[in-house]
Order: sequence, then C-alpha cells, then structure tokens
Amino acid sequence: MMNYQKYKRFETISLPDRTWPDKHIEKAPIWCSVDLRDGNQALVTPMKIEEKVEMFQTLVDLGFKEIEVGFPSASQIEYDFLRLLIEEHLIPDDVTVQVLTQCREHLIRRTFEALKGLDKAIVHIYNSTSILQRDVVFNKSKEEIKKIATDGCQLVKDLCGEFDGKVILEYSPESFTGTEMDYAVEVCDAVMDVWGATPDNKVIINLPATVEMDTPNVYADQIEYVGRHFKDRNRMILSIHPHNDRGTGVAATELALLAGADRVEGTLFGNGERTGNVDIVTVAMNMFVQGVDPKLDFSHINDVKHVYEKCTKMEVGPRQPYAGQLVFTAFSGSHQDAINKGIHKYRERGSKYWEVPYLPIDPADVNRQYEPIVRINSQSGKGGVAYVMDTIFGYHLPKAMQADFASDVQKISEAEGEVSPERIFDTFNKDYIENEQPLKFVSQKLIDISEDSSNDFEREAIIKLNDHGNIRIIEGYGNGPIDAAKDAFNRNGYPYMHLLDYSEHALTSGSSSKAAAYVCLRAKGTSITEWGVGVHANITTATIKAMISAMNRIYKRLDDSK
Ligand SMILES: CC(=O)SCCNC(=O)CCNC(=O)[C@H](O)C(C)(C)COP(=O)(O)OP(=O)(O)OC[C@H]1O[C@@H](n2cnc3c(N)ncnc32)[C@H](O)[C@@H]1OP(=O)(O)O
Ligand SMILES: CC(C)C(=O)C(=O)O
Repeated sequence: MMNYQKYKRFETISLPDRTWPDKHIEKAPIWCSVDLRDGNQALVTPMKIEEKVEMFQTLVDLGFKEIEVGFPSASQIEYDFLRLLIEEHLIPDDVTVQVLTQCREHLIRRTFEALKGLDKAIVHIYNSTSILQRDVVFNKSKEEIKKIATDGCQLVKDLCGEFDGKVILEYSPESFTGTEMDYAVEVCDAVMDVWGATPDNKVIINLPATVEMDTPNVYADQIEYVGRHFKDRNRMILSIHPHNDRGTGVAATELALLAGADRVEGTLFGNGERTGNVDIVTVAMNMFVQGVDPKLDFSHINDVKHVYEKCTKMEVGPRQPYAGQLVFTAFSGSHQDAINKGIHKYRERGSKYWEVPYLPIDPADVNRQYEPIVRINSQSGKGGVAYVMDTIFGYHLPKAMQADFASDVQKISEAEGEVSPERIFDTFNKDYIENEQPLKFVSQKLIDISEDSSNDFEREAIIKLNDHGNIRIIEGYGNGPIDAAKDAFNRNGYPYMHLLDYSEHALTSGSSSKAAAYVCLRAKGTSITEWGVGVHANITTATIKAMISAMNRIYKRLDDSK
C-alpha cells in the first residue's frame, strides 16, 4: 500500500458561478515561446549559441511574435546570445524578445546592460509568492514578499529612463497555483500600481502553474477568479504559464483560455522543467483541428521536430500528439478498415470537412502524407492489407479476395512481427503473379470469328503455355475473350472450372500502361476456390495469366491435400 496519507490537496477556491465551462476557444491567444529560457534551463546540456540561434530562427518562422530568449544576467552565454541577436540584427521588427530576471538589483541592472540597442523588449521579473516558498525559501511575511515584487518593478521603471527602447513589463507571481488567490491579486495589483499601468500601457501579468498541483478545472477557476478580482482588468494582459506535473498541462491551458487568459507561455513539444512546460504544438494544433486559426504554422511538423531534437538533444516520443512517429499509423484491423473506407469516402465526396474515423487530422496538413498510415502486424485485418496494396502499389484487390490474401500476410506477421509494405507486395507477387508452376503463360492470340458462319461463337482463343515443362498450344471458343480462354482450358484437360468472380483495372502506380486482372475459379466437382492475378499491358493476356495463376494455386491446394 503506498503511503498516500503523506499528501494533501492544496485548498481550492469556491467559484460556483464560474462561466468558463460554457465557453469555447474561438481565437488564438498571444503565444510566447519560452523554449530558449524555461526549456533551455531544464536541459541536461543547455543549448550552445549556434543552437539557440537555430531555435530562435525556427520559432520566428513558426510565427511566434514574443520569444523569451533567456535569462541574460544568469550566465555569459545567455548574455552573449542576446547581444548576438541585437548586434547581428536577427530580431525581425514584428517580434519582441523577452528576458527573465529575478527581482534582485544586480540581476536587473545586468539585464538592462544586455538589452542595449534594442528598440523594444519585454522585461519579465518574478518572485515566488506561494505559501510554501514564503515559508521555506524566503522566510518572509506577505508584505515583505510583496515588497520584493514592487521594488523589482520600481527598479525596472527607473532603468527604463536610461534605455532608449520601449519596455513592456511582465510580472510573474511565481508558484501562483500554490498562492492564496486574493494575495496573488494583491501583489499583482501592487506591481501594476507601481508601474502606472493603464489600458494603453498594459502590464503582462503571468500566472504560472509553476508546479501543476490539481486538476485543470481548478487552474481554470483560479484564472477566472483572479480575472474578476484585479482592480482593473483592462490594464493588463493576462498570461498563463502552465507546467505539466500531473500530465494535464494541455488541458489546464485550454481551460484557462476558456477562463479568460489572453496569452500562453510554453514550449515546443513541452520541453521544460521536470515533466515540462505546456506543449504549444499540441495546444495550437488542437485549435487547428477545431477550425480555429492557431496563428502558428506547423505545416512542416517533422522539420520542427528535427530542429527541436537537434538543439535540445531530447526526443519527441512516438505517441506525442501530431508529431510522434506513430500518431498517423493504425495497426489494428478494424481501425485500418475504417480509415481505408473513410479516406475513400472523403475523396469520393470531395468533402469540405475532414471526417475520417481514427484520424482526427489529415496527415497532409502537417506534411506527413508520405508516411504509411496503415502498418501491418498480427492485429491487422484485410482492410489494412488492402489499403497498403491500394495506396502504395495501386492494386485494388476485389473485396472477396482481400481476406484470402490477408490470411497469407497474417501467417507472416504471426511468425515475424510487423510486415513492411515491400514484404506485403513481394508476398503478393510470389503468391499470385509469379506462381508459374506447373503452368506458365507463353503467349495468346484472340481471333474475331464473328463473321465465320460455320460456328456459333464470336472469338477463338489460341493459348500457348508451358505445362510441366512441355509447350502446349490449346484452343477454345466463346462469345468473349474470357469465355473463349476458359473454354480452351476446359476442353483440354485442365481443372474444369467455374469462373466465380472477375475484375480488372488499369495500374496507375508505377507501370501506367499495364492492367491487373483478378479471377476467382472453383475447380468443378470440388469446393476448392482460388484467386489468381495477372498483370499485362493487354487486358486479355492479363486475364488469361490470372486464370493460370488461379489454376496453379488450385493444383497446389490439391497437392497439399494429398
Ligand atoms: C520557476 C522558474 O523557472 S524561475 C527561473 C529559474 N531559472 C534559473 O534559476 C536559471 C538561472 N539562474 C541562475 O543562474 C542563478 O540562480 C542566478 C544567477 C540567477 C542567481 O544566482 P545566485 O544568486 O548565485 O543563486 P540563487 O538563484 O540560488 O539565489 C538564491 C537567492 O535569491 C533569492 N531569490 C530567488 N529567487 C528570487 C527572486 N525571484 N527574486 C528575488 N530574490 C530571489 C533567494 O531567496 C535566495 O536568497 P538568499 O541568498 O538570501 O537565501
Ligand atoms: C518565471 C516563471 C514564470 C516560471 O518559469 C514558472 O513559474 O514556471
């Protein structure tokens, strides 16, 4: 039994008239990437300058307009990186960089030194306000903690006089979720008063779930509650900064947006301290799949993943929403069947809206259309195998044949695990197209005899084949090519057959001038049925080859049953 009594819940506020549950996310928030600060500070090996530059440029390309580039007073590399961005003019006009500092005089002064030459910046100051940190870290009263914040704010204000650019103040009551809400409001209001915040000179008030402490609805209640209690909600931008300790950072962010947050700080793929910051890719893409413009461009998600993995040395997990290697892959049979049908219907109907079972997003929207959506293992069924044959190789297997072929593939997957598309195609070739024993097609001639009054048929088929090593030429008559070919086999001692099914189509993938024919034969007097496939530029040849393929399979069945 685990000792759960060791833990207790943080006291929650009462907000029975909460409004957020009835709302929807209707527009993108202001996004602020903290990859280069919160993300970076949590890495085993923090990024080198070149990596920071690459990450910065990627964030700009994705559309971030606010980017926390670091903690310039913390180390030389952080300082130098900001200087490089400024001196090399790497910051686009429509992007504002943000820098973090504790509310300590020498750190704030050093931060301003690093900012020289910038025309605008967000200066982000923080101090922890939580009950726990006031007690164990600072050992200070509420008034003293508030004073750290207001002194920090006053110093930033004073230093603005020596700075040529525009400063936007951001203040975070760090560990907000562990703070009494009324006290958090009091401290933030005090900071805004010192700054002289007005609707035209707003302060960014950032309310971090520094440690995620409760269910997402509790964070939403906290955000709605403080949003109602600030002295003047119009003189601030309400920002959130969720972490993911309970694994619900994305949900908490979404609910906090419903509760009135204007701005979200987070990172790509949720990098950050411990379990990470909120994953902005997921939050943004969740908006996208509900028809809301996220104002960030993840249309080349694999490229973003590549830069992320290279710069952070972290890996994006295979199940990571939208970006994971396996998220556009279905192994199980019923999923594959439904995806296969759904994609066909979507294309056939030319639907405006993407509605495909098990695929909440069209993989093409994140440039992942070339990956196999359907992968085959022993849990897969005929739908998946048919999908692979169709979408990758262009063979539209008749429905009645799909189970037949899928059972061959399943034998392989049961013995060997996942079966690659190439292996499936090889098996198909071996089983149906290249099975040329004991009969092998050599050539055929189809003669139009419709004008010949001495018989009742319209076509004569002359088929040359290699039969157990001997060349034979056989003839048959019928009213069409298939009839005539069938007759040639039946009247020359081959397993007298019923043709149960037939279909053909042009092969569009790879060999554009060829056709594929599929036949299902039953050997007369038995219950043995077999499918055969023939491929050739001439459709009659393809059909005769398909008959021979099916007969070879019948011979094999007869041999096996002896
Ligand atoms: C939740 C977050 O992610 S917040 C961001 C955290 N990020 C980082 O800390 C990364 C960069 N930090 C650093 O490199 C270092 O901490 C520095 C350079 C900023 C400061 O270094 P140091 O002064 O040597 O150490 P340290 O950070 O441990 O300082 C602790 C002191 O600062 C005080 N302090 C901590 N945070 C704050 C704050 N936000 N405002 C004011 N004082 C603070 C502590 O109470 C403590 O005071 P004490 O010495 O009187 O006990
Ligand atoms: C500085 C603050 C915003 C922070 O990183 C946190 O609380 O997680």
